[in-house]
Amino acid sequence: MTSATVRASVSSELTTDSLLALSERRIAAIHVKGFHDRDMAHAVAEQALTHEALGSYHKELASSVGRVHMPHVDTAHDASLTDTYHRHALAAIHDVRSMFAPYPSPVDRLRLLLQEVWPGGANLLRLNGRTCFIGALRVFRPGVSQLLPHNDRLHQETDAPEARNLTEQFTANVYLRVPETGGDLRLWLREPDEAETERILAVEGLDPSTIEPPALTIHPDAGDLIMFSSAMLHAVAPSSAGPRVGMAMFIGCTDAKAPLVYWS
Ligand SMILES: O=C(O)CCC(=O)C(=O)O
Ligand SMILES: [Fe+2]
Repeated sequence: MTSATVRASVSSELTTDSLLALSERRIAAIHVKGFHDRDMAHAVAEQALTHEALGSYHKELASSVGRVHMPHVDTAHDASLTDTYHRHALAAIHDVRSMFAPYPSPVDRLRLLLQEVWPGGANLLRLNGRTCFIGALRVFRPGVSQLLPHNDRLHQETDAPEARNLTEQFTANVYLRVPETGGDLRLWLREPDEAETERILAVEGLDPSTIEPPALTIHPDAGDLIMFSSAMLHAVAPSSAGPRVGMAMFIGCTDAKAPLVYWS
């Protein structure tokens, strides 16, 4: 698909129609304002900032960003890290859920919604039959963190058979805390070319001066949900105005009749 086929239009609701439109790249994003209660979001963001499982992304240019519990991207084709990821998956899911107790976390609610509205339903991803983690909290520190233009594709992270047939991958972020200025989400509405893909795989980001300006820029508010194709280039701008905390999951798609799969 080329950028010319993806319109910069955004749906404000998560429905069967908007999800199908996103999967066919007829729209650029789904942006649901106020998906989660802001006060609760703020309180959980505070917990994330000092959480004992807060570490950094492993790849060079993403390492400015913190995350609570290990996401799949950090297994890096390493057997021992992959084993650690799967062994801790369930305890990590339960730990993040407990941060929102007695209410469901936004990722738990999103899991149910996807199961209800996607024609083929939706399930937690297993890789080589082993349970994946879901519900990573991402911490962007003021003046330090940003994500350069990159994309995210599961088949580049694993040889597991369950990852082989995914035709599209979305990312869904629920923002828990967002600075007044900065921290914008930038979308290019195109996939990287081969040379860009190689660079992204090596260091997890492109020099923004080597590509065109983004097709769409969104400043999320705390409580918002935004979903878009993670196969296409996207970035997060830096901010000096305060921490930016989001809860993130990926969603893999084959066709409308097959269940979606989700993980972090
Ligand atoms: O935090 C965001 O707005 C998006 C981060 C990102 O790169 C992703 O969700 O894949
Ligand atoms: Fe990403």
